[in-house]
Amino acid sequence: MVMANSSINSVLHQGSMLPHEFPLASLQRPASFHSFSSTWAITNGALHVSPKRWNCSASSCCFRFRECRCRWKRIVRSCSTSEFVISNDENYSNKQVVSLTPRLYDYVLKNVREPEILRQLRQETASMRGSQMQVSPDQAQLLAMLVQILGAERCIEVGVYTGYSSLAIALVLPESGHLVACERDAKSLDVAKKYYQLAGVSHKVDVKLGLAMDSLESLILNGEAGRYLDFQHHNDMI
Ligand SMILES: C[S@@+](CC[C@H](N)C(=O)[O-])C[C@H]1O[C@@H](n2cnc3c(N)ncnc32)[C@H](O)[C@@H]1O
Repeated sequence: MVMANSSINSVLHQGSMLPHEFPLASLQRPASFHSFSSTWAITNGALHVSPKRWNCSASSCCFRFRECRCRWKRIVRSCSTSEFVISNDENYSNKQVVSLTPRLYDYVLKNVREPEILRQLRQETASMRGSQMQVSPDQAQLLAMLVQILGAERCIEVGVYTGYSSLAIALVLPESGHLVACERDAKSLDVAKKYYQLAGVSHKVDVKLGLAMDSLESLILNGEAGRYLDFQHHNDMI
């Protein structure tokens, strides 16, 4: 994946629900880049579904995550016996596209390079309530790769849970990098903080306990407006 703008150095990862009315645009720096919605498309097993038919922007994916998961289950069921799906979308010139079958996804998961500390965090979280919310290893590594490709130095995560995706990001941020980690649940944030510490990245993470909207508003009040790029609301792809 190639990013359109190599000068981008801030990203915003919205891992969760944020009220629609929040002025995310105020934290964004206009730029052209690959939409984060593709992350959802890929990791939700919809590699073969055209963006149009997926018809679900990344932001609405977050807001309507349950709905997307149901749709994902339907997609997997409908394609699991077939290795290929013919896309009718003229954007793909009706080419055959490899579908993400359970077998293929097993292969992806077996081969993803997951740092040991992330594996430990995933194991610790597995028995916790809400563990299905955690991003998968391939999702986290894709996020980390995006951060590296963009050369991101400032990131925001809305919805940290126990910190799997934020830790993946913090691990690849430069020493001077900065991640604002917003989470309303103190208990899960405690786990995240423990792992930032264990991984030696605490100095890069600014943990914000509370409603993300308040945390983001305080960033704006502190003059951070326009310093972050929103993965989810720019759809310029190359
Ligand atoms: C999908 S999980 C995030 C998973 C996380 N990215 C990971 O990889 O483990 C969503 C999280 O967002 C938090 N959350 C939901 N609404 C929130 C809000 N308005 N402000 C702050 N946190 C919120 C929830 O408590 C939950 O932990």
